[in-house]
Amino acid sequence: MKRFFERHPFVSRWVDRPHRGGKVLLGRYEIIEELGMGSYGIAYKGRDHLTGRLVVIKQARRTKGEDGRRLLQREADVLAHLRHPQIPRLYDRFVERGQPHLVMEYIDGETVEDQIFKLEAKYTEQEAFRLLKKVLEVVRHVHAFGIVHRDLRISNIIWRDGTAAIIDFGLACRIGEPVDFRDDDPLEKRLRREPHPRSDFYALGHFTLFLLYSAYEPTSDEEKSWEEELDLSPNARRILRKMLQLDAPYDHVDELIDDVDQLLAEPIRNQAGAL
Ligand SMILES: Nc1ncnc2c1ncn2[C@@H]1O[C@H](COP(=O)(O)OP(=O)(O)OP(=O)(O)O)[C@@H](O)[C@H]1O
Repeated sequence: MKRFFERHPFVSRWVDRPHRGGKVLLGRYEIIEELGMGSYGIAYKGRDHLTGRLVVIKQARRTKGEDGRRLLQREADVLAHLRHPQIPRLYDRFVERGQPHLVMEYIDGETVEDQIFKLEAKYTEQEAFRLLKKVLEVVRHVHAFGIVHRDLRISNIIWRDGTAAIIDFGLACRIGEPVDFRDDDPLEKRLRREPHPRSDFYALGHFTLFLLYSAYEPTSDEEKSWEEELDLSPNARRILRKMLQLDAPYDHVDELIDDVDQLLAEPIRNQAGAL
């Protein structure tokens, strides 16, 4: 059934029946607008009339059946444990029309994806690693609770007033929790979803490459690897190779933060790559 809905998005939207703008849930949470339909939930910007705060209301998608409900509950459980200014606070959870909903803090800012693709931000090596460091400080808090996020992408990092917030904890799991991989799952999926801190470092390696590529101007049509295309300092290359598990990976976030600190303390290289 899930496959059918994936092939027929119009039918799926009709079955998911997203809430309309202006609707008030539980006599309290007003839907302002739909923010997006994710893989298992529909997110709305809303207003809590009791507190006056802007909130995000997330509803499990009917078409995702039990999986959708389970992932939404999972996100709520994880958010309930984490208390950090750069992680949305869980405010409430409830069931409406048979579908679980959660209410969390609205993070007012731009995703890094929007920064790169809509606002055309360009990151130098130092800027990219400075942003990575901010994300790692939040990740340190998550890992300290024995949790890995497993979905750290440019669309799940929100830039707000000089800080980086992490959202979308639907795939988060406990470190060491058994994970069912299928025999035909690609290596990439295993590396991103492993219940170990290194899966977050792997994802953040790709996140950092996205930032670095924002300032890259191709000089030929020839396909090359990131190591050939990007003009990186030896330290940046070494850190990325470990994050991407091309060399022995980092085991703990503190090792990675130490290396990033060392890179940030280096004299800034000029555009030609010389010191
Ligand atoms: N706490 C939040 N504060 C502000 N915006 C949020 C928050 N949570 C989610 N959003 C925004 O809502 C939209 C939908 O997010 P959601 O995490 O439900 O799905 P997604 O990232 O689009 O897809 P997927 O679930 O497949 O990763 C995104 O644009 C996201 O930036």
